[in-house]
Amino acid sequence: MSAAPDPAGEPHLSLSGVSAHYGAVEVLRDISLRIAPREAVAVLGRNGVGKTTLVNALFNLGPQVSGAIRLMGQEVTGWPTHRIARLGAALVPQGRGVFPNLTVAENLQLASFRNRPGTWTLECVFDTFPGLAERRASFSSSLSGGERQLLAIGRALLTQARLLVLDEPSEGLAPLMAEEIIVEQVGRLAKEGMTVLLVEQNVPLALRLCPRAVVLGAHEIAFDGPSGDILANPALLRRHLGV
Ligand SMILES: Nc1ncnc2c1ncn2[C@@H]1O[C@H](COP(=O)(O)OP(=O)(O)OP(=O)(O)O)[C@@H](O)[C@H]1O
Repeated sequence: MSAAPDPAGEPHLSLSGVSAHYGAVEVLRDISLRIAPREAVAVLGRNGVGKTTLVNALFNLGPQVSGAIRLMGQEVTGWPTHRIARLGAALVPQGRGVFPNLTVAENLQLASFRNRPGTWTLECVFDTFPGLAERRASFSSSLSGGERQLLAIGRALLTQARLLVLDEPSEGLAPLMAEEIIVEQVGRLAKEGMTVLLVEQNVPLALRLCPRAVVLGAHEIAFDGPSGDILANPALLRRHLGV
């Protein structure tokens, strides 16, 4: 399933001078960032530096935000989350957020609110993740961590996302499973045209998927550039990634 074409030159996501805080606690200050269609960008940084806050700011899920956030060419700052989703951004949240007492198929059906010809359907998701098809009648509570992660990704696809935002998808997964899901499965979606923003603690894994990385330091972007440049920068790795 390929992504729809975009107007030339328009980033899928752009942040201009975005600051985010929780009451008196300032987390992000004056962040600017542009993500082009079909880019895969990793967001890295130490624990507590504000990676999830950045994601939550994009989706208007909690922090107070100033500055401008544009999605698919439209300014969305302050929009309710469901309107942001309808523009084509989907969040695979930390912890996956699937409903344990619903089956795999039911979890997916809840998300498939805009099926049209040429868009993601339940059967497309099952074709893409055959392991999920085999478990379609199982309760989500009985799935492995990897299956639950694929279900969360499948649910995001069914919202007809063109920008997929994943918050720490490797958390709680065995290394081989994390590799399979993030590098292989999300990598396949990226090759087919999905724009990906990947928040990760696992630096090597994130850099295998994403050619570009953004490193958050205290409040600000400490680095934004080719992933290969991070591995060649021991001071950056030590200071901001604890590697
Ligand atoms: N709802 C909230 N209210 C107040 N402070 C918060 C809230 N959520 C997060 N914070 C604070 O904001 C800062 C950034 O947290 P955030 O979860 O964005 O970091 P993170 O980089 O995603 O961390 P991790 O890698 O551990 O998930 C932390 O100091 C955290 O305590």
